[in-house]
Amino acid sequence: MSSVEKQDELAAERRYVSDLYAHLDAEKAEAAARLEEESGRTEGARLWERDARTAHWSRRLSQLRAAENGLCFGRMDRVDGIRSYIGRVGLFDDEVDEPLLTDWRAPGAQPFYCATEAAPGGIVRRRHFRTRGRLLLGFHEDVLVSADGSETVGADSAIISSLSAPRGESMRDIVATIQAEQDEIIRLDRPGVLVIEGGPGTGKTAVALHRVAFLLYHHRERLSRRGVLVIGPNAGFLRYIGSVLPSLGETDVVLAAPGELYPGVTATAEDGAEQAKIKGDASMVDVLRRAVADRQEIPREPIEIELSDVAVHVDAPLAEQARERARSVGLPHNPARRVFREHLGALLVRQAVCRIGEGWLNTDGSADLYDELAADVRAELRSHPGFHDAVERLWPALTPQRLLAELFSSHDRLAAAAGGGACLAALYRSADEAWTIPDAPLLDEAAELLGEDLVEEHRQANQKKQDAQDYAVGVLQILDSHDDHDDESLRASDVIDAASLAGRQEEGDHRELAERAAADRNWTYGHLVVDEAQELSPMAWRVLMRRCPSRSATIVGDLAQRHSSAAAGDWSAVLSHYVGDRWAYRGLSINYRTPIEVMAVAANVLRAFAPGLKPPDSVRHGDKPWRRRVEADALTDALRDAVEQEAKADGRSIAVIAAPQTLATVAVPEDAVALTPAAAKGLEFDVVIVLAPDEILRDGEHGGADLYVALTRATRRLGILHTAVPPACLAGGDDRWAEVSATGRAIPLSPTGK
Ligand SMILES: Nc1ncnc2c1ncn2[C@@H]1O[C@H](COP(=O)(O)OP(=O)(O)OP(=O)(O)O)[C@@H](O)[C@H]1O
Repeated sequence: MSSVEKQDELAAERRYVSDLYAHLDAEKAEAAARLEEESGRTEGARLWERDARTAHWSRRLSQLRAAENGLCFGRMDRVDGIRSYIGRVGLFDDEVDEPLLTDWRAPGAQPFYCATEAAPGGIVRRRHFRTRGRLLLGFHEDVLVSADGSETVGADSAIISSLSAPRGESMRDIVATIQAEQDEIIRLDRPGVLVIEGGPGTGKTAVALHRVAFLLYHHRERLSRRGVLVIGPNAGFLRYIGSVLPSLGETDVVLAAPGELYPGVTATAEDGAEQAKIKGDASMVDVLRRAVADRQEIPREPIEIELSDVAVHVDAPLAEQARERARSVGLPHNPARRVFREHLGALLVRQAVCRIGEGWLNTDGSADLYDELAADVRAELRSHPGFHDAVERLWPALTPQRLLAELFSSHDRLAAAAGGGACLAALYRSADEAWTIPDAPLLDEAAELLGEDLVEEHRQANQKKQDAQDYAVGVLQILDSHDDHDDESLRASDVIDAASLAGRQEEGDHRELAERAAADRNWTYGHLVVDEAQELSPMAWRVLMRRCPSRSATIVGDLAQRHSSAAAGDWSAVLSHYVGDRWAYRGLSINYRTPIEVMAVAANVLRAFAPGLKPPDSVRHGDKPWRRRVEADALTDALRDAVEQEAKADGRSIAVIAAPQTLATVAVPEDAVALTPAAAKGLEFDVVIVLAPDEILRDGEHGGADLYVALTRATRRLGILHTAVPPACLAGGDDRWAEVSATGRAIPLSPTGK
C-alpha cells in the first residue's frame, strides 16, 4: 500500500472510529438515564423488578465506561467482502439493523485472533489499530491471503510494539493482541477444572483473567449471581492485576490472597518452612479433629456444684456419659454443646434428687413429688454459675481463633492433637502472635469442625437471614409462577437469586456482591481462579474447593517456579482428590515478557535445578544482561550507582530482588522497589537488578526456582550484582553478558579473573 493510500485508509478508519465513539456516548447517556429512572422509582414497580433493572443498567453503564480507552482495536475483512470491527463492547446500529462493533468475546470475533497465513479461516485482511484515548494513531495490517490467492507474509508488529511499551504499575488487558494459543484457552467453554501451565511470562495470568471475562460474557446469569473468586499470591500481586477485569467492564469478582481465605482475618506473616509444611499437610484435618476432641474434657477431680439443698458432683463417669451422648449425635462441636449441657444437666438432676430424697423419697410411689423436685433442681441448675462453669470447662464454646491460639500455645494440647502421629512441637508459639498465612486454611477447617457459632446473637442473626431468605424464595416463586412471560422477557429468578434478594431485604446491607461474598465464609462462588497455584498447600486447596462446590475453576501455575515446600509437586496430586482425572490441561510456551537475551541466562539456571524442564521461548530481543562483582560491604554503593544509571531513562520501573538476608543489609534507592523472590512472583518490571544470587540459591529448599523467578521478572534489562564468585549456573558464557563500565570498587568475577 502506498503512503498516500495508507493516509486515505487511515482517514477513513478515523471517521469510522469517531462514529463508534458517538454511538458509545449515545448509549452511555441512555444507560445513565435508565439507571437514574429505575433507581429513583418508588412507586409502580415491584422491589425485585426495580433491583433487577437497576443492576442491569448499572452493569451496562460500567461496561460502556470501561470501553472508553481503545474502544475499537481492530478490523477484519472476510473473503465474502464482509468487514467487522472488533472492540471492547458490542455496539449495534438499530436503524440499519447491523452490528457496528463486535465484542471481542463474541464467536464472530474469534478469527481476528486465530487467523494465520497458514490457516486464514476465510479472513483476507486484518488490521490492528494503535490508539491513544479516542485517537486512532495508525494501524498494522496483516494481509493473510493476497488478491491472486498466493499467501503473503503477515507481520506480528502489533504484539511486538505492545510488548515493547514501558510497563506501568498495573497489568494491562491484552484484548487487542491475544495470541492464537492464548485465544484457544480463553474461549475453552467447558465445565469443570482447567489447568493452565507455562513458563514465566507466557501470559498465564493474563489468559486466566480474560477467560473470566469470556465466561462472564457467555454465562452472565449463572456467574454473576455467585461471583468469581480470584486467588493470587499476595496483596501486591492482587493490586498489580486488580484493574484488568474492571478495564474489561467486569466487577463481580473477589480478589483474595491465601492469607485472607478466612473472613475477618488478614494474615500476611510467613511461617518458617518447617511450620508451613506441617500446617499445609492434609493430615492437619485429623490433627484439628483431635484438637477439638481434646477440648471435650473429662475432669481429673470431681467438680462440685453447690445447690441450695444439696451439693452435686460432676465426676469422670458422669462427664464421660454426657460426652458420649453429645458425640453420638454427629453434630459439630459447638451445636453438640447443647446436647452435652442438657444431658449433663439431666444426670445432675437425677443425682440431686436421689441425694435430697435419700431415705424418704420412693420413686415408685411418689412420681409427682419426684418430678416436682426434679423441676426445682433443673431450674436452679439452669442459672447456676457453677453448672455453666463446668460446661464451659468440659465442653467450651469455641471459635476457630480460640481453638488454634490455645492449641499452638500449649505443649500438652499439641501433643494430644498429634495423637501418636508426627510431632507437632515445631508449631508451638505464644497465644498473642499474629496469624500466619498457613493459619488461614486451618481457621477455615476449624470452623467446619466446630460448626456455626450458636451463641445467641449469631443464632438470631442467622434466623433473621433465614427469614429473609424464606421470604425471598417465596417472592421469587410467586413472581415466576404468576407473571406471564414470553421467552425473551426476564423472569424474576433469571436476574436475582434468593440469596441476593434476601441480602437486599436485610436492613442496611447495601453492599456489592463482591463485598458480601468476601465477608461470608459460607459463600460459594460460580467460578474460581487460582494463580501461582503451584504454591498452595493441600489445606489451602480444601478451603478453595469448599468455596467452589461446582468445581468450575481455572488453575494457573508453573511447577518450575514452585517456592513452597508445603505444596504438591504435580497437578494430579492436587486435583485427584476433588475431581479424579476429570480435568483439562493446556500449556503455554511463548514468553511475552522476558527478552531473548535475559531468558538465555534464566534458562541456564532452570537447566541446573530442573534439567528435564524446557524454558519458554521468548518472542523479542532486548538488551544483554550485565553482571558485576563487588565486595559485600560495597554492595549499597554499587546498587546506588546501578539504579542511578538505569533511572536515567525516564518512566522505567526498577526492581531490586534479593534474598531477605541480603535485603536486610543494603539500602535500596528510592527509585527502585525492593522485593524478595517470593514477593516478586507474578510481577514484572522494565529493569531488574538481582543482588547476591548465591544467597538466593542457598535460601530454602527451592532456591533454584526462586532465582529463576527473580531473573525472569525483567521486560527490558537484567543486571546482577555478585558479592561472591558467581554460582556455576551464572558463570561463564561471556558472550551472553554486556560489558559494564566498572565504576567504583568492582572486583574480578572469580579468582581466575573471569
Ligand atoms: N497476547 C499478549 N499481548 C500483549 N501482551 C501480552 C500478551 N500475553 C502476555 N502479555 C504480557 O506478557 C506479560 C506476562 O504475562 P503474565 O504475567 O500473564 O505471564 P505469566 O505466565 O503469568 O508469568 P509468570 O508465571 O512469570 O507470573 C504481561 O505484561 C502481559 O501483559
